[in-house]
Amino acid sequence: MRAEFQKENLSLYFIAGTQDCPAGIETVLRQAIEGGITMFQFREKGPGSLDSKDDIVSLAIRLQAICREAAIPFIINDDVDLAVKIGADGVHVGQEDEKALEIRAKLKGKILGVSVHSSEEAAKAKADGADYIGVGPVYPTTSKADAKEARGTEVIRDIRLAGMQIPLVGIGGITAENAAPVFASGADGVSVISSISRAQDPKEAARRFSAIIG
Ligand SMILES: Cc1ncc(COP(=O)(O)OP(=O)(O)O)c(N)n1
Ligand SMILES: Cc1ncsc1CCOP(=O)(O)O
Ligand SMILES: [Mg+2]
Repeated sequence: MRAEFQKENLSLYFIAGTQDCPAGIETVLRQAIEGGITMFQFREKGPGSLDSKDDIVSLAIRLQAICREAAIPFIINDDVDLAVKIGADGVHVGQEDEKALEIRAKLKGKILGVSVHSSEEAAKAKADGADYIGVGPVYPTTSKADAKEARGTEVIRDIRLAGMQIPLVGIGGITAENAAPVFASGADGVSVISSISRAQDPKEAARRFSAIIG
């Protein structure tokens, strides 16, 4: 599966869990797909998320089927065991999660995304075998309680100025209105939760990004 991953998959990378979708996550995901999202990450985390492991597994399987039908990669946040169990297309981990190098050894042929906050962390993620990196928060976010301070596009520019060409997605507070500078600074895509998951019309919300995506 990793061979099939291309940086174009990052163009409009939607992330959500139950807690982010007042209209219901399956409905929201289907509408976001109709609106043109290019990849999906299941991130069941924080206030309002499911407690039961069984419920999480069965929801993950249902969401995976929706993504499969639409031929977009289905990524699991944090939980490598869940990704292995259901045969997800990949995982996304941060600096405080299971180490990328160990996951790379376990998940041969799968997509591995790593969150970074500096060009040094980006270089390490690349050396550890990441397929792409997530950089942020670019703008303030209300979707992650323990998010670091927003740094605009500074870190994305630093990574590109350091000559790193790894596929890169910006994340944090991104909307169709403020996404252009994220692409202009060198990102291959934008990763969004609330601007799609909490929109009155998630399909239209996703569509509105298409004008900015190159
Ligand atoms: C695409 C993308 N980028 C960054 C993150 C954040 O990961 P992390 O820092 O591990 O925080 P949590 O999402 O686990 O709370 C992400 N999930 N996806
Ligand atoms: C998971 C994550 N990592 C950094 S910011 C963030 C949340 C992004 O959500 P939103 O698009 O609603 O700001
Ligand atoms: Mg994490």
